[in-house]
Amino acid sequence: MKQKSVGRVKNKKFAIKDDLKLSSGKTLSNVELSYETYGDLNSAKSNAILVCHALTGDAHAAGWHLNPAKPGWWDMIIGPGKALDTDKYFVICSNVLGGCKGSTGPSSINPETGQEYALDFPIITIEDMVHAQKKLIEYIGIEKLYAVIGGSMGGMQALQWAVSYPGMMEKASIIATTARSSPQQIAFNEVGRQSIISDPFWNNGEYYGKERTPRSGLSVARMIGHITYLSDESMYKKFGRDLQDRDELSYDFALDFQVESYLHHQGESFVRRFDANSYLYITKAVDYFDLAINGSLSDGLKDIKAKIQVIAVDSDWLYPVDQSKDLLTALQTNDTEVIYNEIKSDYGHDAFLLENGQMNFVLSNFLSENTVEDVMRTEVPTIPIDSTVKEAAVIMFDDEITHLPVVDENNLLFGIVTAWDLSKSIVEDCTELREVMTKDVKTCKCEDSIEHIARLMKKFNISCLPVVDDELNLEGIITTDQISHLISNY
Ligand SMILES: CC(=O)SCCNC(=O)CCNC(=O)[C@H](O)C(C)(C)COP(=O)(O)OP(=O)(O)OC[C@H]1O[C@@H](n2cnc3c(N)ncnc32)[C@H](O)[C@@H]1OP(=O)(O)O
Ligand SMILES: N[C@@H](CCO)C(=O)O
Repeated sequence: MKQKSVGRVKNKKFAIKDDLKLSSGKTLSNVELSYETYGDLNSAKSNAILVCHALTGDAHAAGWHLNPAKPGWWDMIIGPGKALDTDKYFVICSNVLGGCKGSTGPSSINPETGQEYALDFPIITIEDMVHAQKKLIEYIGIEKLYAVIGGSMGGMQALQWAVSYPGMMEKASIIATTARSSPQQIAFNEVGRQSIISDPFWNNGEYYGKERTPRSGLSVARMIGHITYLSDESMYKKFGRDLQDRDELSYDFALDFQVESYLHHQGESFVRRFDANSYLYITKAVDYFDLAINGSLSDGLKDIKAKIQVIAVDSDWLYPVDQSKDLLTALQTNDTEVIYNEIKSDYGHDAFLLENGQMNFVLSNFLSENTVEDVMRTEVPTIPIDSTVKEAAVIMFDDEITHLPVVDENNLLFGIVTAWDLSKSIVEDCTELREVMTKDVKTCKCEDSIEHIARLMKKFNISCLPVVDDELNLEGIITTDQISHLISNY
């Protein structure tokens, strides 16, 4: 299906009626969440997917507001024909509690003082963010989400959802994240926070409405953060050691290298879209995230009922693959239904925002559970068992195929002849098909998942599987080409 944008979208507001009880024991009143939705909720209210955003994301995940050239941050994933197919699913994304893109955060007005909260805003946790989102989901009238999905800090929220509200979702996809912030992750966040706090214009958080704000501190915090979202490889590819707007080294402290200029640009554009206090509060929430706090990780995840997908990025050194594998192991220990996918990418952590084909493929398989039946070829040339090698070669040549199922008179699969078998027949001077064909054929069923058969093909290094029923009746074939086609549709 051709992929389209969800088009122009509107931001909405939801006000939580009751006070929100926080993990710290404090409460927050008059909480508002900014959110967007894409697609339609079905009458059974069973097709809703909640997307949770990463550290500096917002509710605007797909489509566009004023400028079609500036789509939402996960436009590659959400829309008709994409993994989060809006012809099928009703997708919701809200800005987190503590954020600065329409949801209540430190830059919001404190109803008690009529001034911005600044540091009067209470410390919040990932659990608090999820608690607020649950109120939104209830307000929309959804009892059970089809899925909760998120990358990075969004993955923490999705995992927290699965732990805190196990009966409220069928599936959860946990991308490029961890179940427990590591010392290194906390360390990077603390350097970012100190950069803000030591900016004289931060002024103990009281900078709203002032002429000078902690631009420099926030910009440096983003520069540090941004380095961790890339990989050494991607930096080499983007910039190498190339100089920026000069032919020679400056021999002073001006910007020499392209990578420096790039980081400055990232810092400056971030300052235009983000609030420094929100950065402090949200990074703190990330640092506090620890689902193993009461013992082992498997203990922390024991209540999960949803089917889980864990996605890691091989070049992600901020949330390395090992942390996703720890999560996987803990879930497997609990006998939770879980699948693991690894994105192969040079991009580093931000690959979940960039790897269009792979991300769509693994998400769409998990969500739609694409089966062999969805992609197999059913009009398959076959050859009877008593044929000659030459007859097989003619069919394969005419039909431009490299695999030809061999069947008996009742269409029961007997074997398969491949281009390799034809070569063998010449070397071994065989003329009868039964002498060269492969008899021990690996097969699959219509209902097998694409995931499963892709693994099977890799394991046995084969590029084609006949599809059979329980009686070995041939129903079609599936090839690696068809699977590649499925991926390249994204
Ligand atoms: C849920 C969420 O996560 S939402 C938040 C996600 N969004 C962000 O994190 C925004 C900032 N992050 C990024 O830009 C991320 O790297 C991505 C993943 C979103 C985009 O990655 P890419 O498409 O690879 O873009 P890239 O990292 O190359 O940056 C391109 C920008 O750098 C600028 N740039 C590139 N080279 C240079 C240079 N030598 N000097 C100065 N600027 C440069 C480009 O002009 C472009 O600027 P623009 O974004 O203002 O148009
Ligand atoms: N680059 C993304 C991912 C960070 O985890 C963001 O800024 O939110």
